[in-house]
Amino acid sequence: MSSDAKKVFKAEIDEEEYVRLLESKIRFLESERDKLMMKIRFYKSEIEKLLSPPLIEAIVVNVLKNGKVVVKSSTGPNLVVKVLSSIPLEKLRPGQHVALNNRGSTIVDVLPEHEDPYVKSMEVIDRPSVTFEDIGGLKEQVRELREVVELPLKNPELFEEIGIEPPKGVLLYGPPGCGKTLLAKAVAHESGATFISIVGSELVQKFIGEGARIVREVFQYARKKAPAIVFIDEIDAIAARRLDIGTSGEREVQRTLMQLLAEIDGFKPLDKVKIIAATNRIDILDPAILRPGRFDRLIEVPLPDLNGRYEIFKVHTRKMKLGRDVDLYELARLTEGATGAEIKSIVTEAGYNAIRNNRRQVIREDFIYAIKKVMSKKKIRDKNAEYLMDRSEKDYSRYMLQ
Ligand SMILES: Nc1ncnc2c1ncn2[C@@H]1O[C@H](COP(=O)(O)OP(=O)(O)OP(=O)(O)O)[C@@H](O)[C@H]1O
Repeated sequence: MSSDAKKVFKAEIDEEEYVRLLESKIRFLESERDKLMMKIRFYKSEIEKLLSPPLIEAIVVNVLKNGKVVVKSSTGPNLVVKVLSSIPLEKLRPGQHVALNNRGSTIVDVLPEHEDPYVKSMEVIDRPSVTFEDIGGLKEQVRELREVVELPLKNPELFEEIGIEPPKGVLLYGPPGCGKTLLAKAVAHESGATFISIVGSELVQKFIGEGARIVREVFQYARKKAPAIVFIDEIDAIAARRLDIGTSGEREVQRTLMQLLAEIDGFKPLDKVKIIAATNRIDILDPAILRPGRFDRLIEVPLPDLNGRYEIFKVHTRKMKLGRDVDLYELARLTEGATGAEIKSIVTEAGYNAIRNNRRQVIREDFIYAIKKVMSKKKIRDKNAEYLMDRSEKDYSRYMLQ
């Protein structure tokens, strides 16, 4: 090939390559454009979401024959609303959460099931597994609870015949960890009742602004699940004597208490819902709550005495392989002042110590080690509690002097 022909050939090759290069660049730019278009669509939809007015949440109450629906709106009253034609009416069963347009006139969406704070605020056990056998000591408390809670739930006709009214509410009081919750669960078990438990301090600290509604809905639920026991732990958090109801937090607590009293007053003594409350601070309770027809039966759950501690050791070592040198009475003597919860941790700690020492049974030495460990921690805790209590008493007196 002549040198001129070679030049023409090379120019053609360069041109073809150049065209290929440009084509691949076009393909690359097209794919970039597609990606950017996708991004634009995404951001446009985000902007639309941000700019669209909020919807109103509501709960379906009833579907009417004319295709309209009665809903309970979260903002207050019941409303009769239309339904967007794309939503099948079969989806709108009573209790279904839906979204209304911002004018509140039409159901525009069916919402997925979601947990209401009131559901999160309570523990529900269909029938607790705890029985009276799991309680050490407290025989008198068990007898009284059976009489005022279990018997009216199981045999209301006995009370009707004789013509006496059992209490609607029972208040268990005493130091923490001595079996109040245990007693309430066991009586629910023996009565075949649903156990619904809420914690006073959570109502006012964790579910702020929702306390009164939660109380109302918990009792509604209890009526549905009857026979039921509503257990309110730390009731002092909502039912303490108020020094000042000026702040919004205090007003909220007051509203929650008012709702609770209204619920209790709304029951009849022989209704199949009983209320058991627990507190470590009976001394600060508002007398309104202890009036007849409310929590008018008070049951003290004190620190266990020597025999109580022995019984509690017996309960918690029931499934344990014990060495021959273990004397539960001696352990009870060595644990003066211990609560039931502390005895339980002594037993667990002793078990751990046996495992650590490759023993197949738990011997006296394990218990002595565990008692020292748990009781010395207890001393530090009690000192702190004493100090805090002392301080709060001082704050109280200072307030009263002002
Ligand atoms: N009398 C008891 N017999 C057997 N175990 C007990 C007894 N008292 C307490 N316990 C043990 O301690 C644990 C805590 O007790 P419980 O929750 O009933 O105490 P409480 O009085 O309700 O305390 P709090 O005021 O802290 O709620 C129980 O789960 C149980 O293992």
